[in-house]
Amino acid sequence: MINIAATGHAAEAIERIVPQLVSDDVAGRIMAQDATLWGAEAEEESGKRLGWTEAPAVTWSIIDDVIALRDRLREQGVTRIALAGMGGSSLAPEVITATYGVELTVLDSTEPGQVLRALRDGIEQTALVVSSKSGSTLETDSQKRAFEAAFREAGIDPADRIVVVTDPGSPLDEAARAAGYRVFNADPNVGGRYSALTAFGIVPSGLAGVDVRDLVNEALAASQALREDDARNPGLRLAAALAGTRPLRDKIGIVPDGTHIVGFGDWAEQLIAESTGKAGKGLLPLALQPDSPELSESLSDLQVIRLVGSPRDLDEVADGEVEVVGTLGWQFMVWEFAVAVAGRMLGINPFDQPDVESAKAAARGLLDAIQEPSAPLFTDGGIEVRALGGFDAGASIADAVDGLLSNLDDQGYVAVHAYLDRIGDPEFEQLRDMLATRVGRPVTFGWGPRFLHSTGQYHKGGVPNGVFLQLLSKPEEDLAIPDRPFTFGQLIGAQAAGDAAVLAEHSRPVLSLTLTDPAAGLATLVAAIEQRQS
Ligand SMILES: O=P(O)(O)OC[C@H]1O[C@H](O)[C@H](O)[C@@H](O)[C@@H]1O
Repeated sequence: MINIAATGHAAEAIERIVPQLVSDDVAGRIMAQDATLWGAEAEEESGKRLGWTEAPAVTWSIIDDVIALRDRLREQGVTRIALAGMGGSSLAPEVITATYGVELTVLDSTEPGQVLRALRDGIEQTALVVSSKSGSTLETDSQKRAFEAAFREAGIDPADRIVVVTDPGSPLDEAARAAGYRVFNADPNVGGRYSALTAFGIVPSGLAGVDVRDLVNEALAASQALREDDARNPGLRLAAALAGTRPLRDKIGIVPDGTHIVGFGDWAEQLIAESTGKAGKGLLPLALQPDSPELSESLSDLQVIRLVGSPRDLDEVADGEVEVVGTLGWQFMVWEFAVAVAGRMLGINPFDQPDVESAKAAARGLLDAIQEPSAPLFTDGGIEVRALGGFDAGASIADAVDGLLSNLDDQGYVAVHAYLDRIGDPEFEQLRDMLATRVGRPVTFGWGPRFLHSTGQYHKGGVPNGVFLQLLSKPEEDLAIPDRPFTFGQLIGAQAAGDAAVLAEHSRPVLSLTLTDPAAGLATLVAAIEQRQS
């Protein structure tokens, strides 16, 4: 089940908007895959993107095969499942396995240290799921090549250990079948960020050991409830709270506060940012914690949505907040539905991602003719400083941070993009809270290149009021990508430089810091942020 409680301005939005959605039959029409709901221009795309409405029913047919394969792999001594995939091809399995307490090694990076860690951690006992809808994502292809080489080096036939999830007919589908890999095809009428309950969510999670039947059953029940054109429909209520506040609170803070679900905000970030952040509009999702500084700032543009463990009386819900209680299968379906409705309310096609490609193209351009990175403006405390988008970075790290933050306006936000090893360097996340405390504005933190497939769409296509802090390191150990003319280190460098260039083209300021020694660099950065605070 799911329960959505709201007070203050969020309750007002629900009361004002939901009756209109009900009288327009929005719920029944979405669940009947009516592609006209988002306007004529969006109709062609919507027509091939509504398969998620029936995903739980379709997914039943593969569950037995997934369980049989899991048992067979176990008999062959496989005790560890790794997953190579970006954005919608890895975010849902990460939440599912973490919530069910099952181990899954998620490789959603090109950072050499993170790739090496995934390869070295018991390759003899590992099976790899390679997930990509399009079958052409550069990161995923590079990760697959690295694993194939590592399996061969360990004397293992990759065909015994690689399982592929992709859309029928994709380049990966063809290559995998030719190589004799086990392939699960997914429904091509479902977009990546809507694929949690398709083979993309179910195959890696099921192979890792999650009882996926429970999850799919919950989602099936949710899909029945979402059909109802009724004021109690939880998807309509959530949509109204997301996109109907007046004036619009366009920063959506998702706060795990008692829920059993682990990491839901990271999944919801992609769903919300890629679906709504375009045409200079949209909702900026923020994965917060109960003690995040933003929550004590009374920000007039922040809508707080708490994921709680059990329903409370309305008078216990903080003014203007929304509280959601529900199991994971319900949550996936209800949020997918709510974001599709929010797109209609905002006048946005929720099913395309027009600005993701620009950063990919810029990175590809840099890789075609690999050059040394441009010279830094200056180096301070072992940190190389580069600044794009026309601001004065001064002569020290503290000056550079000041220069960046001076561009922040009273509706703006800060984005930290850490192209670092998120498993090895988790301490960099503390910068989020420090910056939020310093600026009194929302701060979003993303690991690169993972965020390029998530909030990256919003940063380039949404409301243009972000300022951007990029963090990079010089890899201690680099790694070749088999049969490619560039290394993982060069790839991640090109991805960061490509994204910075596209942001600067959109007139957004980008401070890019390359840390020669990550630990010392972090200390310098912390001092620079805190120094001006006091
Ligand atoms: O599954 P793939 O085709 O490899 O795509 C992975 C990701 O790529 C792009 O960034 C899309 O914008 C995402 O929506 C998608 O989830």
